Order: sequence, then C-alpha cells, then structure tokens
Amino acid sequence: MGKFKLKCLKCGREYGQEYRLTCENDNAFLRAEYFEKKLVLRNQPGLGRFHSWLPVQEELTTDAGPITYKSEAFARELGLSNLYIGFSGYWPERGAFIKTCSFKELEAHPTMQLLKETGGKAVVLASAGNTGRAFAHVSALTGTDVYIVVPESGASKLWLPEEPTESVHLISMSPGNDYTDAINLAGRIAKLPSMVSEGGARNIARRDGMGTVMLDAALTIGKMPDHYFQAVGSGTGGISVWEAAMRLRADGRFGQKLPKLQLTQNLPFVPMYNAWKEKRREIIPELDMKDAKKQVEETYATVLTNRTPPYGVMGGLYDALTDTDGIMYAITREEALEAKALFESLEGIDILPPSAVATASLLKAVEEGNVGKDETILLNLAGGGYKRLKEDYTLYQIEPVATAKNPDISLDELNI
Ligand SMILES: Cc1ncc(COP(=O)(O)O)c(C=O)c1O
Repeated sequence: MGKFKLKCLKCGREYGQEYRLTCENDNAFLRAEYFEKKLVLRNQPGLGRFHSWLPVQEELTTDAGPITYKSEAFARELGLSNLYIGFSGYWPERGAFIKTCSFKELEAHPTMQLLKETGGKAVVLASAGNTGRAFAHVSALTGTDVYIVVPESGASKLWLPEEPTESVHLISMSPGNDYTDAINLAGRIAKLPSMVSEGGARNIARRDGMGTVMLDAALTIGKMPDHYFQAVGSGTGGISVWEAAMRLRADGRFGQKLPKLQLTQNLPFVPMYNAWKEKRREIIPELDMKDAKKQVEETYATVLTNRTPPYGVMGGLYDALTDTDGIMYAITREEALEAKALFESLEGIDILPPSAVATASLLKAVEEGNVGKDETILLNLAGGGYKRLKEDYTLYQIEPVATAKNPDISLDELNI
C-alpha cells in the first residue's frame, strides 16, 4: 500500500510513487499528496517523526532533525514577545544533531531513502557547499553512491564528521566557475546510465524534508507562525515551508492562516528580490543580475547565489510569495555580520553566513514595522553550530576525484 501520489500542479496528471522530477505534459512542479491528511508523529529521534508527510516507505531513524525553541535574549533585544528560532545544525544542548550543520541534511535523508526504494541509482547533484556535504554524509552512512559537483568556492565546505567513503565522488570546478556552472555540469553527468539527477527544487523529497522545519515549529508553538524568515538562494526552503503550511492548514489543528514568507537575499546578488520588488514572475538577467558572476564573487553568503532559481515556474517561489503576501529583503555583508555578532553573543551558538543574512532581515523587518511586536515569528536559521561541532568531532576534508575546467568539459576527460 502506497502512502502518497504525485500530482502535476498545472495539468493535474497523477503519478504513483516514483522518483520523478517532471510531468510528461508540461514544466510545472509535481507535488506529493499524502494519504494521511493529519500529521501523526512517529516515535523517531529526528525528522523520521514526520513520516506522515515524507515520501518514503521506511521510517527514517536518523537523529538529524529540525528543532524549534522560543528565543529570550535575542527576542528581548528586538522587543519581540513571540520569536521562535528554527535551528538546523549542531547544538546538542538543545537537542539539535545535524552534524553537517545545515538544513540540507533534512532533504538528503529522505532523498537517498526514496532513491533506494525506487530503483537505487547513484545520485548526482550540484552544490555551493552545504548540500554536497549533507549528501556526502548520508552517502557515507548508507554506502549509496553520490556524485557532487562544486565550484571552487564551495570545495572547502566539503568536509565530513566521519571518514569519507568510496561512495562519495567529489568533482570540483576550476576558479572562474560558479554554482550555476556546477549545476550545468551536474546536469550532464546525471544523463549517464545508472545515474539520476537529485533534481533541486523539483525533488519532492527535498522539499518535504525541508518542510519539516515548519512542521516542527507548528508543533512546538501549537499553531503556525504568523511570519517566516529565511535567507534564500534557490528559494526551495521557502517553497517547502509554504507547502508544509498548506498541509497543516488542511490538517485543521494548527490554524488556517498561512505564514507570511519574509525571505532575503544577500547583496549584491539579489535577482529574486529585484523581480519580486516589481511583482514580476520572470527574472530578467540584464536587469536583475547584471554582471552576475562578478556579483556572485562579491557575495558574503555564497550558498545564496543561484542564477537559475525556481522562481517563476508554476509552484515555485513567485507563487509561494504571492499566496502568502510575502516580502523580500536585500541585506548587505555588513548588516549580516553585525546581526551574526549580535545573535551569537545573545543566544550562545554560532551561525553560518546565510543564517546571519536571515537574522539581519528580521532586524530590518522590525525596524520597518513588517512584524507586530506580539506576533508569532519563526526565524529559520538553516545552518549553524559548526564551531560547536568542532569541539566534539574531528572533521575530514573530502578530496576531489576530478577537477573540471568548465561545465562543457568532455565527460571522458573527467574519468569518473
Ligand atoms: C544554511 C543555508 N541557508 C539557506 C540556504 C538557501 O537555500 P535555498 O537554496 O533552498 O534557497 C542554503 C543553501 O544552501 C543554506 O545552506
């Protein structure tokens, strides 16, 4: 007996339980429809708790999962009475055990499990750093092969809290290539026989894994928050919590109003901010990311630099922002660094650059009156605890098996 079906958001065509990224009729997203309409928590330590709304048959037993807690010191500083922090990272004192330190692990576990349950090919993905680390970790735990393509700027982020296994294949790119070049090369490798593309935002296991941040928050708070803050590169996290919120609304126990998405990008690379400012569904490269590669190089939170985000596609970020009357922010490096120092000193945990960007956007939202002092706010700190992890674990750098000069390199030459 299955537990979900896939449905195309445009034509309504339905598919069974398979690892499918696209509809055969059109380009819109597919979405999982779960047969369990109410969230029934399972007795698992991490994200396996949310099995009802994860597209896998076997319950995930990992202790990695999102946590939510009510902020005191930082909330007081901002004058907020109901600020909740969603933390995806390593912070054992608060029950957070994501040892690759970002919410990308929430997507890696269900994706690898779904692949195993539906054919078991090797998975190929591009990463600016955090996603690759998460998939490499799950590969090291399960032995399933993964091929990870990273730009040079992401290579140093490819470490593991255990010794890398032979199942982890890292392909790094020469300087001058960015995250989008890595996406293009990964797309070509994924066409080889016995390989399958991870799929990015099109992968429902990725989205529903990331959506557990919203599920955990609603359970902790007792209802859905009024506002949701996150830094976005592709926007998949924003899409995911929107979808999770719609499931919670249908469940009926967590409120009927969808959280307002308040999402942020990091200057100078802010294409979705620019498009949303004009309420445009299309990103126009010449207007919204002029001189993109240079902008990407100058951006502090490099994982937020996706040149081809799923913004305008049906079911993508534009739809999520429209449906929740969302707001987007553009944050400078200095604002992010200031917010990071403030948060870390008050809350006692280190956070990654994208989380610093998200924190700065909350400061801005308070300043601009985009949240009420007593409204319920969820700040998704999607990465953190790296310094804390190093106190407990030895970290191992993953060595590349090949280096690509450019995304069009002959795959024979790569010899993978
Ligand atoms: C910690 C963290 N926050 C935010 C993001 C942005 O996520 P997305 O690309 O899904 O918008 C990333 C992406 O890697 C990340 O690692």
